[in-house]
Amino acid sequence: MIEINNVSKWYGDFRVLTECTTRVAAGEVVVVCGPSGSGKSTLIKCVNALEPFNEGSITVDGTSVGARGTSLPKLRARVGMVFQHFELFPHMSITDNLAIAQIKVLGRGRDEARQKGLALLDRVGLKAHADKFPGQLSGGQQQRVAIARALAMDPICMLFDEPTSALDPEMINEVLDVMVELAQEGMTMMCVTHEMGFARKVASRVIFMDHGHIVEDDDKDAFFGNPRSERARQFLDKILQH
Ligand SMILES: Nc1ncnc2c1ncn2[C@@H]1O[C@H](COP(=O)(O)OP(=O)(O)OP(=O)(O)O)[C@@H](O)[C@H]1O
Repeated sequence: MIEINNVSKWYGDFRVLTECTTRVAAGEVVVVCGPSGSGKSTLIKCVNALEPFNEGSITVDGTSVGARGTSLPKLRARVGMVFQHFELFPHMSITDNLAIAQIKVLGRGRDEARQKGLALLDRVGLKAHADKFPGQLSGGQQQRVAIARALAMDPICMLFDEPTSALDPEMINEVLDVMVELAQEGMTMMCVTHEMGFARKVASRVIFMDHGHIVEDDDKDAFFGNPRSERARQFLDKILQH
């Protein structure tokens, strides 16, 4: 489904990604972790062309990311993305936030987009908030709206970039619960997260990045049981202490 082959990227002289290669098969949930600055966000943003890369190739369901002729709005619609900061439009109601890309990118009618949005709001437990504005919702609720908004585009896979790291602790689980449900329903997911409980529960594999390299790409039981590299061991020790 997602194929990342030998991807390298520089910011000026700084090499942020070095020959990263991995695959995410349909239905797999891959958790990407690693120390701050190791290139996790950059890698995941390359997958839906939010960041360009200098070398290598990425394909999503056979469509080449970054190739001439690939329609970025269509690619991004098929690859749902959820960010740390929910990026909802503050001046639009929740319903309109859910409908706008469906109308503008997929060409759906207003009623169809609204119905789809309401069904997804119901799924994330927020139907009662449809007419509110983002500022009237808690961080956890806004993040669940952001997930519903991505799902409204009928994505073939979902990318998550630290979706819970800006949330107060009591709101983290409500977002993780929605992600666990998605994973259990068979959604293909690539998730940058430090939530190792989530990884243990639903990940097929864990990728550990360090200094722009994919240092480990392993079955989750192997990763948690016996990480190969010292850096991954140190990272896990540190993160599991919290
Ligand atoms: N636009 C940019 N210009 C220059 N350097 C950048 C830019 N964006 C990121 N970087 C650098 O690239 C490196 C990787 O950043 P990235 O955000 O991908 O790391 P990360 O592993 O996701 O970190 P974190 O866990 O802190 O979010 C960092 O050293 C960062 O400072």
